[in-house]
Amino acid sequence: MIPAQTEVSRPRDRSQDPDQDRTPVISVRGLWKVFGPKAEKVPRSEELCGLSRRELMDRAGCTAAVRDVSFDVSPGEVFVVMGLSGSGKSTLVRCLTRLVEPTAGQVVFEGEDIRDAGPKRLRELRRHKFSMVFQHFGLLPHRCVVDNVSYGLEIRGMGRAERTKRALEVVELVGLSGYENSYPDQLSGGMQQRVGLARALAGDPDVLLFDEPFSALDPMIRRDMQNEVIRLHHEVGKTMVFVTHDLSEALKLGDRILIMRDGKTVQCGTGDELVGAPADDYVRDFVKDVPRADVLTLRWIMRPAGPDDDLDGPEFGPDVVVRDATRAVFEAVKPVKVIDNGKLLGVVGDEEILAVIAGVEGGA
Ligand SMILES: Nc1ncnc2c1ncn2[C@@H]1O[C@H](COP(=O)(O)OP(=O)(O)OP(=O)(O)O)[C@@H](O)[C@H]1O
Repeated sequence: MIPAQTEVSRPRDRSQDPDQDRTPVISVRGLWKVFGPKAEKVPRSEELCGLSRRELMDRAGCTAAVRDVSFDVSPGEVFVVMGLSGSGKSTLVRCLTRLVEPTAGQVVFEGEDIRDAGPKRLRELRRHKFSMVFQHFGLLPHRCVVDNVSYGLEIRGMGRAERTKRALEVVELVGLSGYENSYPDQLSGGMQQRVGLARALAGDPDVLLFDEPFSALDPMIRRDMQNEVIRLHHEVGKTMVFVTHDLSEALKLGDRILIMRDGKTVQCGTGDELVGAPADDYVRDFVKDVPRADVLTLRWIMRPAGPDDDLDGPEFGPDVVVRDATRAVFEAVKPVKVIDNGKLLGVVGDEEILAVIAGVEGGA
């Protein structure tokens, strides 16, 4: 069996990286997907747009799975789409590659609106630019691991020797060395999903799209696979869009998280923004059981320095997670200073830390 991976820290938020090219890889504007007759009428009609799910079904026989959603995904970012069952996550992510045809709006990929792409261009984009990992692994049962992984390269017309070499590289990358010649039914669920990951990585796409890839896996295996995604992200640095209904998975993997409800965006932000400043009761309810010290950063709990504060204590950046600063704060005799680019933003003492642990900090 594959050794359990050790816990890996969340990826750094590359969307905030000043050295990173900030041009979005994916830019979605006013995206709609309506299922049903005369679907294209719905986004154009103010009246129909305003109807609830039930009313829209009764009036027009339509379901608006995605309603006027806009967001950008930065290069190297892990962007998570989260929501309850039926909120429109799968439809949204499928619209990005037109596996589901959008009804209205723009999906701009590396500067090109993919809604304008003809069939040939769309095939090219899907083969070379995007890869998708699904919940049901979709492996070919009569092909061994290497041949499953190299299948997409074969479709592209790559010669056998070259594609096998590339497949062996990614098989090793996902920790499946030794299983190259095994068949899918000889592998556990977690290992099959590793094959799915390797297959997605084989073609060196610009963007990896994950649609609830680990939902069918046992919790332990699921955790290993989440760590695997984080490790791969550190190693290959791909832009990722990841769909899940599991908040802890979203917080663990996502640089930013878009929360959907009934096809609409409820909030889009970093994990600490969702936990520190939930947009409404729906988000507040989602995040209420999150261990706050694991998610909130010092910027959420610091207080302004007062005249009585001794300001020669230790320094931390504002994006340090509370849990990681707790010991230093408790050990310091003086308040910890929160400094950004040489500027004092505030201070954190024992009281602020204890308030987070007790869940009673300001802004909660
Ligand atoms: N092909 C379709 N025809 C009609 N309605 C559809 C179709 N696909 C999805 N829907 C509807 O669109 C809405 C959003 O579905 P979607 O599968 O995108 O949600 P989801 O958040 O991914 O849910 P889940 O986590 O259960 O997969 C649901 O009401 C669903 O019934």
